[in-house]
Amino acid sequence: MNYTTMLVALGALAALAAGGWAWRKWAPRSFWYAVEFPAKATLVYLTWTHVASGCGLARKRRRWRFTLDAVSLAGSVSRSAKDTSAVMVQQRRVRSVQVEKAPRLRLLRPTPLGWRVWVKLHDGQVPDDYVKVGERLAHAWRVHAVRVIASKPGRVQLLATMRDPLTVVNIAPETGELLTVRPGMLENGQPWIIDFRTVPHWLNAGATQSGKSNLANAIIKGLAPQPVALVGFDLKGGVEFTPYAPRLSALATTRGECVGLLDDLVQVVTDRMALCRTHGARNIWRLPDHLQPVPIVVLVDEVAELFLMADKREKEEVSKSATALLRVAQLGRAFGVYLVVCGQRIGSDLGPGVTALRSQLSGRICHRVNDPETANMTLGDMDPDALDAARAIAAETPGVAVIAGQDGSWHRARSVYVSEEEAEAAARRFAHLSPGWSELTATGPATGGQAAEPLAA
Ligand SMILES: Nc1ncnc2c1ncn2[C@@H]1O[C@H](COP(=O)(O)OP(=O)(O)OP(=O)(O)O)[C@@H](O)[C@H]1O
Repeated sequence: MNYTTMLVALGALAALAAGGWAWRKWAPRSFWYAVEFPAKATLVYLTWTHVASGCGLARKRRRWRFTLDAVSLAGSVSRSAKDTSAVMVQQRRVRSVQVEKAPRLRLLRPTPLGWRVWVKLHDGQVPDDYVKVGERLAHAWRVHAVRVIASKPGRVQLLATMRDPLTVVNIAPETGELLTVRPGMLENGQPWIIDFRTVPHWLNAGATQSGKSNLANAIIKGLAPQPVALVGFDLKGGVEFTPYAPRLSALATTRGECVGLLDDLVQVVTDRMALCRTHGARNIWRLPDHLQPVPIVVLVDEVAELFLMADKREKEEVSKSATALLRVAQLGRAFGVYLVVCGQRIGSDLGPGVTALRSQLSGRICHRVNDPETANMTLGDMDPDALDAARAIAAETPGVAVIAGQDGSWHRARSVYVSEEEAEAAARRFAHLSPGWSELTATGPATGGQAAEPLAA
């Protein structure tokens, strides 16, 4: 090769590298699908046996293999080297040998952030075996995380993500479906959906500045355009929810107002119960359309304030509000009253009613917490990995949370950033959809559409 050819070859290589760099920078998605993913997939398949073995997922099996053995053609192997009668040759033989057999890896399917793949379980393996080695697999594949996202008898589906999809969350909370909001993204790149008709009550816990109010903003923004009534309990003196008053059918900001508003809610539930009984319906969704009452979503901020008492005088109020909130939680699901209860911690130290209330809040959202007990309290008897994930949430990522539904599955998720101004604008824009409180509490079916009037209990 002469000097000019070498220069041309080097120039071509440099141009190729620059082109690749520019492609990756300006069109990362197409670069991922066309170049990075095929390269990664090849590497995953080529190294799978070693990786599975290193992660303890492979099994030892006996297999027939050709082997290359040293065989003495004449004399004995034990004779000394000087003994020329011992002649050793290499001979191919078919023998049964022990080999490491990795679980079968099906087709890797690319996703915008990584890939999904089904793995056939070896006999005796369960999906949990793969959950436990997620971190090892992530290191072996040089990716951000590997999680088990689905399982069927004999198979698990793994999701590998190249980078944390929760670094920047850009998604609209409005879904257009009744009682459903999309407050953020899950770590697997899917939208995080809260569907109150599936999981009616939610506990939203986290330390101060962990993102609880932002999530409440996202929920308000998502629900504001829907024909639902929103009710606020703001025991921070009203500073959190007062800006959203135009879209709230009622707002209580003091202990006294809370007791009155909770009594009203219990009455609403009782009336709806009677309505359903009269029409032989098990829940409001089985009533004829024209009788179906407006669903109510109740947001409670800083729930501990409802349960704390400074002196004996407050004891009765606390006990009344705790009982009423518990009744709403117990009966609300069937009668269209749903709860989102926010607080820094919601432990038994606040009183006996709290534990009962917590057990009714089947949807759990655990933002960053200051102590491991709060994570335990919020996530209950979840998988220990969920607790570890909750404890590992960094202060620099407000809005990140571990969420768990009633089916026991859990996800890392992050809410989309919704500023107070945005939520306030949505509340003003859809103020005309707020049913008046008097209309909601009147016996009989309520219909939306009145101007909102925050309650002064
Ligand atoms: N998903 C998010 N993305 C980006 N920033 C966020 C997110 N959630 C919250 N933040 C930011 O984190 C800060 C704290 O959030 P937020 O007020 O919601 O916390 P909090 O838990 O309600 O705190 P406190 O209990 O003190 O009211 C705010 O400045 C907010 O802008």
